Amino acid sequence: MNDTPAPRPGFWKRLTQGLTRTASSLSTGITDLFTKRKLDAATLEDLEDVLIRADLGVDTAARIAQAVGKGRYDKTIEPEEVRSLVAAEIEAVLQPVARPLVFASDVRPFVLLMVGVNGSGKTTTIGKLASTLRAQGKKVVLAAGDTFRAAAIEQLKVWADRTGASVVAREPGADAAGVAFDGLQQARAQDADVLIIDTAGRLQNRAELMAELEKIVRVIKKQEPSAPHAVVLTLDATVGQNALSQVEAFQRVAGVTGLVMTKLDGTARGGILIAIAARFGLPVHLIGVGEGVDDLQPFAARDFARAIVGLEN
Ligand SMILES: Nc1nc2c(ncn2[C@@H]2O[C@H](COP(=O)(O)OP(=O)(O)OP(=O)(O)O)[C@@H](O)[C@H]2O)c(=O)[nH]1
Repeated sequence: MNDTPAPRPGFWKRLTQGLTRTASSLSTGITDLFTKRKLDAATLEDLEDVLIRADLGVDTAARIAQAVGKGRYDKTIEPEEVRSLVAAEIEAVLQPVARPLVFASDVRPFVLLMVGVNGSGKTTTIGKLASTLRAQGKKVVLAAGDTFRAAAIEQLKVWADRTGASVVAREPGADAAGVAFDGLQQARAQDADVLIIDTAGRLQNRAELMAELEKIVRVIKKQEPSAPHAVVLTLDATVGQNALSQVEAFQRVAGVTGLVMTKLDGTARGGILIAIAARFGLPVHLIGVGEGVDDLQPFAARDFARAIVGLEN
């Protein structure tokens, strides 16, 4: 069952608007390089630099430049054609990871653990998923496991009200693993389809906070060894290369099964998504290109690859 369908019509416009900064840097870079110049080792090296500046990562940038050069040395090539070639290479990297989040219907409740540093878009993602699931008639329980901030608990309650999900919360400062435990009990008692557990934003280098996350996973597993059935990490694209170490750290502690990348509109280095796809091969479920919940949409490899180099759909 596919719970995150294709991006809504109209998302192309939001996507291209959101990716404007990265796209104009890539597009201008490519146009400047290939206007009235032959393709040779020097131009390809410069192309590699343009791609690295957009945060695609050194290896991916080198691979793409090499692919563009193949069989085209000493020929003049239109910038538009280079953009198409680059888009095709990017699409090839992204295609295998563009995977919707699937809530398997043969597990009840399906337990989704949401992790990520503060402000990376966890709450927005939970709201989006809860409303999508509710629109499909699913019974959803939200567990307010970010017990560090009273505001986070309140925000989750607002989403529960808005979507008709139920919410399990304790007072601020309570044990987060306890909330996860209550959440699973409640979800079982209500025969809910899906339990979504929010967690506190934590920096990947804070050992005690990461230990707490480990405890949450342990407590869930004790009750239901197959859970959590999905662990989704939200990443803020504006942190650039730091996103790579976030993936590594959360992967180690909580076994990340998929990613959501937000704030691609706030950076000229949106290529970080491509670097992460190439490095980890983890499914990318949703991307965010603006503040609103409608700006968070299923990730489509081809659209992203074309939009990021400034090509038409
Ligand atoms: N520009 C932009 N803003 C976004 C995007 N996604 C989320 N935001 C904003 O980023 C802020 C943080 O998002 P939240 O969903 O509250 O993030 P969180 O990880 O739950 O954060 P905490 O509650 O602080 O832990 C909010 O103001 C969102 O509106 C995006 O794709 N683009």
